[in-house]
Amino acid sequence: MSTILNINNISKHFKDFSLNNISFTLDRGYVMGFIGSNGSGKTTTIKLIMNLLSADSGSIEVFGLDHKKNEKSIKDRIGFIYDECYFFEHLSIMDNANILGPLYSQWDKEVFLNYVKRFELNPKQKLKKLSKGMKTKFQIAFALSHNAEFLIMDEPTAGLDPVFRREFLDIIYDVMQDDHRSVFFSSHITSDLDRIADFVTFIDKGKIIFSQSMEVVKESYIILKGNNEILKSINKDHLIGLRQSSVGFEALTTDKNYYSNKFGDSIVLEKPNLEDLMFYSK
Ligand SMILES: Nc1ncnc2c1ncn2[C@@H]1O[C@H](COP(=O)(O)OP(=O)(O)OP(=O)(O)O)[C@@H](O)[C@H]1O
Repeated sequence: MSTILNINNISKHFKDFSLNNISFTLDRGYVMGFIGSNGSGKTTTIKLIMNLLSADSGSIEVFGLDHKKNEKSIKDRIGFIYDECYFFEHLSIMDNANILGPLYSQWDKEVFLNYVKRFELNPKQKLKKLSKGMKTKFQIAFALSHNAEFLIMDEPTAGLDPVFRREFLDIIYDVMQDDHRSVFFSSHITSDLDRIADFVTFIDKGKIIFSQSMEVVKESYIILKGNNEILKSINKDHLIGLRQSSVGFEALTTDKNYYSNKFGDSIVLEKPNLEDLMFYSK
């Protein structure tokens, strides 16, 4: 199995924010969701991968290659879907494709036209006239038409309606049927990741909280709920994000067995979803 993305001990310091020694990897053939609340460092990380920003320390490899030394050949194999569209806004879909497509070694205009048809885009329409959803579709069509092996997307579903979000997830699902491809995308809409991500990396305040397979994440954590009497006798060292009110407490833990053996039916154990994990881990 080959590693498609290897982020190794990357740090980047801004005046009021730092990414601190972040590391994670993604293997070929998988979808990784990158979650974190506003300002947690998702876009900064993606810009570092794309060499739009330079790290203060650490290294990044894409397709096993140093991302700076091999920038041109790496970008030839990446489809980058970004909020600030880097295409020509005043030109039509087709003009953009005709100008920018041939810059990629594996550009295939026929494939592009098929996607344009499938996504019900009008090739004559200017980009500035497209809705956000249509622009995202255009960017996906473009990326897939130069046979990108790796799609990197920054908040591709932000601001999109639920119908398009579902359609977008179907498109990603289709893309992944070809198992030489990988997808890395950031989102704070965790339900999207619940549907399609194989792996999830959670960043908070510039630090990676976890980077794990979805299965391991869901198996590892449990939400505990109980009354305040029980809380007095609980070892709180193993509780994450403890929240207490006059009626009781809630917290996350990775020590499911310890708590269920010790307190039995007097505590409630619930499986968390990604949103719960983000909430308690903050
Ligand atoms: N060029 C820069 N100079 C200074 N600070 C910056 C710069 N770029 C980003 N930041 C700061 O870094 C922090 C992380 O920003 P980033 O855009 O990476 O977060 P994010 O997780 O993508 O957030 P969101 O979900 O809101 O898009 C923010 O506090 C932001 O103000």
